[in-house]
Amino acid sequence: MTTPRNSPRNNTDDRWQGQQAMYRDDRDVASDEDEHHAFLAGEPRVRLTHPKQVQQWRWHWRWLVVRRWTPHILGTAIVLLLVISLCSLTAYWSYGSYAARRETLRDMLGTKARYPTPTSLDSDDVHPPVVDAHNCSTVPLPGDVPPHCELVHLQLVSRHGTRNPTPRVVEKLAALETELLAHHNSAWPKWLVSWRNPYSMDTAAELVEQGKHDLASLATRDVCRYGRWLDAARFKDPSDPRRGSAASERHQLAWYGSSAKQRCIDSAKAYATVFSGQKLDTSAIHILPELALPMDTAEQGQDNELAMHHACALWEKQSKDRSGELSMEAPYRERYMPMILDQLSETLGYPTTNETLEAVWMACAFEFAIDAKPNQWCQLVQSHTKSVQNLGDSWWMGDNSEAGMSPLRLVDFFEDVRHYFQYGPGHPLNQRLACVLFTRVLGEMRTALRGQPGPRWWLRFAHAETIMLMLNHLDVYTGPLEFRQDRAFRTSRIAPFAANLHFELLRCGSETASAVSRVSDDNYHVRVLLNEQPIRIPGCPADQDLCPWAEFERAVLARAGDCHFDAMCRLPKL
Ligand SMILES: O=P(O)(O)O[C@@H]1[C@@H](OP(=O)(O)O)[C@H](OP(=O)(O)O)[C@@H](O)[C@@H](OP(=O)(O)O)[C@H]1OP(=O)(O)O
Repeated sequence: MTTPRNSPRNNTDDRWQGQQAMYRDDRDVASDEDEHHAFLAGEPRVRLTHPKQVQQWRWHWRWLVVRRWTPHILGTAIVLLLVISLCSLTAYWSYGSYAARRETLRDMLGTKARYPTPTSLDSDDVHPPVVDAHNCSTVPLPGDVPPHCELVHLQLVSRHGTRNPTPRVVEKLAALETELLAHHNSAWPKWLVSWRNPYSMDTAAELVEQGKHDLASLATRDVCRYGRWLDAARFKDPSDPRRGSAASERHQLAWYGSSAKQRCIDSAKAYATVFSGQKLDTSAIHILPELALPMDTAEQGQDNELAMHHACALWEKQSKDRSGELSMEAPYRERYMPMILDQLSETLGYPTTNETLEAVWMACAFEFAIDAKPNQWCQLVQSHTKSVQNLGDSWWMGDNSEAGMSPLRLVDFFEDVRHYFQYGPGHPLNQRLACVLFTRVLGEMRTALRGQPGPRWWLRFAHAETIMLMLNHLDVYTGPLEFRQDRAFRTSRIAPFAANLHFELLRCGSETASAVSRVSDDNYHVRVLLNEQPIRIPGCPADQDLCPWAEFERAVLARAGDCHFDAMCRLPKL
């Protein structure tokens, strides 16, 4: 339809309409379409004589092109936008649910859980980046030192980083492989049909690449968190032969201790390589002798400091008595195990047992811990569980309803029960087993507090049980064990791979003063961090992270007391 020339319309369209009409000759006004096609075919339909007309003609064509192609462009843009948003939503939900699943999965894997470093919580990297100690601004730092305090002395006790399964677990996974081969099912997912136990006895319990990253990243965060004090503690005397770079002097003021297990020695090396800014050979690490079992060789040196349970005959005896553990598990096994095993049997297509379930949990734990991939055993277990009770998101929220049950959650709880009795409040002896270590730690802190010479940074590398026994000694997470997601004694949160305890001896001014005006014992406080998050211990103020030195010393000694380790661990005379 052609608009009559003199129609009074005022919008932009009118303007163009008007302009169109200005130079049209008196032939029938061809439709825009015809003109456009003629233009495309190179047959201009109008004769232009005046420069103004030429310019208007050009604008007209631009307008035509725009008007002709805008709907297509818009349509394409809308389709593209839809496709992009659909892709990003899919990516979000898969990544998001993956990230949510990974964060949830992490909670369900007991002492085989990945360490919750700030960078790895949502990272898809198999190895969370070892952040650059020379560029601390890029390092996310939980647990920074209060601004009115300065670090005088540091005690670190860290579990080794991520490792391969121990021989006990390798055997379980080998048994799982045998069981699967005996019940081969072509309907299984391809990965399950071809799954073989990937772990060997030769490398059992060894630190893996992820484990080195765990400790190097921890060292990086420590260097960044404490750097200003680590580097201020320089050797002042210009003639002192120990003078050198900040990192090398830091290293010379450090004392490294490790249990005799290679995974701990290698973890110490990974940490020290960053902390010292140099490659480190084992000779700089004080390796505490592993006790030569059986117990009658106890006098041949023993590591009652970092592998203290193995240095205690009474502990060895009590750890074999599993009555407490089994009676705590019984009601849950009775209530949940049948339904879980039924579904696992249905998923795998053959009658499965408790051993199958534990092995599947271990297979999931190590595939996630070592390769950060929860897309085989973990997914199989989770997806099969969802089909069991049509679970909503709330199942992870700590309710103990039937709807909240899953194989991961059940085995994770049973693992906590095992550790609760072996290294936690389940046995009274476990409250005192860390007394040698704490006696040493307190002594080293006193030396620093009195300004006496000695290492400033004590860095020890040990086991999950070392961390659990120290927490038990501090009377932390020692409440009754209940099957709740928010239970205090939850090993995935307190003793994951690379779990660590920092004991900071701080000299603090008043909240307002930035520096210390007058030094006295009152200025000294201890801050305790578990996995780099401040924790408060009984015997210290409940409303603040800083514990006055005298109160901390009293709280620790209350349990360490007269630490007669050998007498405490002697087997009762029959
Ligand atoms: O076979 P596991 O993995 O269930 O038991 C390990 C135990 O690991 P965990 O139970 O604390 O995760 C500790 O290993 P880490 O804390 O060093 O990771 C014990 O140190 C380790 O004992 P061992 O290496 O001194 O023999 C347990 O292995 P185990 O199976 O021999 O008991």
